[in-house]
Amino acid sequence: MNTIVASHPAALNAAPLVERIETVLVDLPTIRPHKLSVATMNGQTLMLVRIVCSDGIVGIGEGTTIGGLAYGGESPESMKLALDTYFAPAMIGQDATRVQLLMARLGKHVKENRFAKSAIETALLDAHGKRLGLPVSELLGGRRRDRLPVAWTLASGDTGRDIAEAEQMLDLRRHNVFKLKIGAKSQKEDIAHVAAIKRALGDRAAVRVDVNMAWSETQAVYGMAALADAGCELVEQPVSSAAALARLMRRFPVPLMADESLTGPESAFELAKVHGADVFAVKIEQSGGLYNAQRVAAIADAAGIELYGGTMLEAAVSTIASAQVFSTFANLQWGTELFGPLLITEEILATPLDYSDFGLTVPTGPGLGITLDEDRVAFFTRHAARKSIHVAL
Ligand SMILES: O=C(O)C[C@H]1C=CC(=O)O1
Ligand SMILES: [Mn+2]
Repeated sequence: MNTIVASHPAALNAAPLVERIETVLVDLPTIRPHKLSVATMNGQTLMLVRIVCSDGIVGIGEGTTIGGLAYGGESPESMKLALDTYFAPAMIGQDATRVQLLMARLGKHVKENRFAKSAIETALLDAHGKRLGLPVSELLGGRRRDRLPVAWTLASGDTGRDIAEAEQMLDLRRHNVFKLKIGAKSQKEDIAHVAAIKRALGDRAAVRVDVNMAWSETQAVYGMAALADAGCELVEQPVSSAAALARLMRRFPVPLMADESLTGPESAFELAKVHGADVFAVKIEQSGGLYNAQRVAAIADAAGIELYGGTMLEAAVSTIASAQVFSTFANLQWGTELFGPLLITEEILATPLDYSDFGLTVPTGPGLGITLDEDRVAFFTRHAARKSIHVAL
């Protein structure tokens, strides 16, 4: 546990200040290996941050990536280092109630580091919501929905196992929208995999794919046509460049969703300008925080682009931060994929989240509306001698 303490305690009756920032790494097992084109995950590592304020309120936030550094430029370890070394000194002693002002201040001290900023903003909003007795959604302009549809990702790497998993999810009424991770195998194998799963599930479920940028543009031309024939209803980030995405748009009877191309409001604006996507997958970490996720959504709305609530396979804290912000979106045409906590074997909350009837209930309590099970978190906290054992490349 790394702890940095304010050198000057708050004066009586003054605005509550940021007093202390604590960060830990928590290594949790997953229910099965999760195979993406960029990495195979055998576990998930969370960077949890606690912001202790001078009025005694504590806010929690989470920074999580996919496969360590395989997905982007930040890892849980780099976030911890950035928070301990650079964010904390810039925040301690500052007014904890002025969340946007404090984030702007951080923006001057810290370039990039979008995932770490999302974790910090989550913790500040959780603390302020607890202080005011309001859910985070109300600090973000007010929620429009209390339930969010939740898709599940089939990514065991085996077609038969994926079909069995989908059938189980349908029986449990947990998910009826399935995202298939493809791009690691040959296109022929991938298309056969998608077609077999769609054939088995029929009209009982929707099937989508995420290529995680694995295809070249010419591969994507063949792939999109074949996926449309296979009954796939949405193709996520088949190629990496925005220009190639734009060239693929409207050539096939299946919508195109941008994910990795979206790294906050500026990229959203650039992508909208070139008509690079039918749908934006909005993620709080990729966007650089909850307010920025709302800005990305506003750009999509203005450009006539539809919206989907994405995940970085986060655990409960960042999943609920995402749920709080997605609940405020004017449009959420494609639902969400906020299933991260269900991929992890361990419950880290005092009261588990409500996943039922193909959706997730957005908590109504103050702040994020969740409480960590501190004993479970302590049990899985990484100590100096232990390295991450969960990321297999
Ligand atoms: O969308 C991604 O690229 C990342 C993530 C979201 C769901 C999942 O299985 O992986
Ligand atoms: Mn994706």
